[in-house]
Amino acid sequence: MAEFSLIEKYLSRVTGQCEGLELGIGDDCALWQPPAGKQLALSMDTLNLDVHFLACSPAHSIGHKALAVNLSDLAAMGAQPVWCSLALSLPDADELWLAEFCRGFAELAKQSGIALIGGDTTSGPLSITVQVAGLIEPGKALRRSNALAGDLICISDRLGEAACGLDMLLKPLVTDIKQAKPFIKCLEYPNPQLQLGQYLSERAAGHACLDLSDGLASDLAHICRASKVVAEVDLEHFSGEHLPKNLTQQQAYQKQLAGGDDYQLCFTLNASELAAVQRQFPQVQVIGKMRQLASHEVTPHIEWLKNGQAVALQLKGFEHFSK
Ligand SMILES: Nc1ncnc2c1ncn2[C@@H]1O[C@H](COP(=O)(O)OP(=O)(O)O)[C@@H](O)[C@H]1O
Ligand SMILES: Cc1ncc(C[n+]2csc(CCOP(=O)(O)OP(=O)(O)O)c2C)c(N)n1
Ligand SMILES: [Mg+2]
Repeated sequence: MAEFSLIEKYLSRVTGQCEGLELGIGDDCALWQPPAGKQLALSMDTLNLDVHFLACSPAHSIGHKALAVNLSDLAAMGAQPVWCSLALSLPDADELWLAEFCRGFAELAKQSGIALIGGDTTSGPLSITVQVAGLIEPGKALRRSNALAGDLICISDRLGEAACGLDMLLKPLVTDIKQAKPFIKCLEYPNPQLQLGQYLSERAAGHACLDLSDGLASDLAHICRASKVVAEVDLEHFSGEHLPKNLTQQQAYQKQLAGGDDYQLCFTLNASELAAVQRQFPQVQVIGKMRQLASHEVTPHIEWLKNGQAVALQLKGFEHFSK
């Protein structure tokens, strides 16, 4: 099957509706009328074979994840998803693979109320790029630069399970498949925290926010730099009892703080907002506090604390091109 038949048979059926969409898949451009008084939040992320996913992962999960990691960026700003576009580079016209990919993509699109309005399909190494657009009230987006000294630092749920899932997929011979299943599910089916992000922005409950893709050690440092504050993170919240029992404490820190692929939110808020947020979102945990840079400190950074004492941890989140 060739390009235009693939688009017609698979992609054009994903669609979904969104307000203001005058023309979707099928012409040179989509036509969409933005609603008056709203701001557009735009983001784009790519998934490449052997960089972001393995060939053994089901096509359904790759469709889900390609959209989920993008929705996670909308969640991190507090935006409501409205439309997306999809650029697909495929090594061959594998209809079974494409049907399953589209099913995974379409299920999440429907669940999160986002419409696929266009894209591009080419032959080449397997690679998937999604662009998402969301709507937000002007002034309400949760920026990385809005953390204040004194804010509590929170995460939307536990970390590290997806990174354990990746290890298990990479070492199939030593993996107990029954034990591995929930971890691999976290890796393959991230759950973008859209409701939480929108709650934090609409009620102005959150200050700074981002989604955890590369790992807390790397991502939280972006908030520190953008907001010019120091993050004090208590390691007691990272004992890792939800992770496989054979991990040492150091390995459990590595998975939770630098493993990546979590797609949870990390955000800061005033302590007075915490109880209301946790009533709505009971998985939210406080992991530390922001403080001002001391007079002798020049760079914003993260301090890892154990019983109030600084601990030196050599942690590095995921970074493309770094050896
Ligand atoms: N090739 C590029 N051209 C322009 N901007 C880019 C490019 N790559 C990344 N960016 C921008 O750099 C910032 C950080 O990107 P990234 O780390 O990918 O963010 P995220 O983790 O939210 O996906 C974003 O504002 C993104 O739009
Ligand atoms: C096969 C494979 N190897 C490694 C990883 C781990 N990994 C790859 S990219 C990445 C970080 C997130 O991807 P990136 O392109 O940096 O997304 P962004 O931060 O831009 O949202 C992680 C943790 C993986 N998921 N799959
Ligand atoms: Mg990105």
